[in-house]
Amino acid sequence: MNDMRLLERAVDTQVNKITARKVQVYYGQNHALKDVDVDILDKTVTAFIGPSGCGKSTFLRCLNRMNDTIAVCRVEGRIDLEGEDIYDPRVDPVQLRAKVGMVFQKPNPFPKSIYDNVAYGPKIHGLARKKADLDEIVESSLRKAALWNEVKDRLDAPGTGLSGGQQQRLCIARAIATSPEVLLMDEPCSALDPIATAQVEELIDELRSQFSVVIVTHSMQQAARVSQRTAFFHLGSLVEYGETGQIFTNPKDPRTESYITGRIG
Ligand SMILES: Nc1ncnc2c1ncn2[C@@H]1O[C@H](COP(=O)(O)OP(=O)(O)OP(=O)(O)O)[C@@H](O)[C@H]1O
Repeated sequence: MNDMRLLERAVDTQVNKITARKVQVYYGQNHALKDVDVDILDKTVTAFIGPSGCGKSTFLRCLNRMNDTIAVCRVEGRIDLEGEDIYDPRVDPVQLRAKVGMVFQKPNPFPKSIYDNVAYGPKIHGLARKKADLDEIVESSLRKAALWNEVKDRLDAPGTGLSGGQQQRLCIARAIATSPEVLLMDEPCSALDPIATAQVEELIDELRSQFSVVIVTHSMQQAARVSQRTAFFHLGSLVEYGETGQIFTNPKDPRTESYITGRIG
């Protein structure tokens, strides 16, 4: 970790956005996540790190019930978003996912125009009463995703025709168009080149003034660059969670130290 620059980045708030308690996840007989307790702070970037298969993506998917779509998956425990149990049967997962948006590893724009990619969510959630409102949401989302200047003259062009980095920023614009409270990102830069990665990382830093951002990453350098909080997972358990600077410079658990120094992983 010698080449990593750990910047002093203050956490602006101590307000919890998401509280997870005793979360267990099973895929059939496989007990993939064990007893995870975590508080995700508002207006903060939280990174989930750990070796392959340790359960980072599984836990991320618990936070907006994406695991509901996996037939063999069972989630136990409690996860609250602003004090409300997101697994309450009265919660509509589609509404939940508008509040807790997600960006995936591989950019996955819809086979639609750039405009329609961003307008889709606000339309289905009834967030715009008239076309002018929708235009405004599309423009502001593309601006927040740092893509507006590159696409403003070709909003009718297909989203799939953009470069990989632009497509990922389009997916971020799509996710933020419903004004989510939390943005989940599952290795959002793994398919991107270093320039596009830097742009997305810069964007993540800007987005945290408005949202709580949770990012799964295999890159410890990336976790150190973008996050204020880091959670280290190992073999289905949350081993250590704290301020990113502390996790990388002064880990308390020997497993965290082994991982960040490259001895496990
Ligand atoms: N859809 C699924 N069906 C069955 N088992 C799954 C599924 N997704 C994940 N698992 C299992 O859950 C465990 C945790 O996997 P998960 O993908 O959450 O780990 P991860 O830390 O995100 O890994 P990676 O860094 O490789 O993406 C693994 O044992 C994996 O095989």
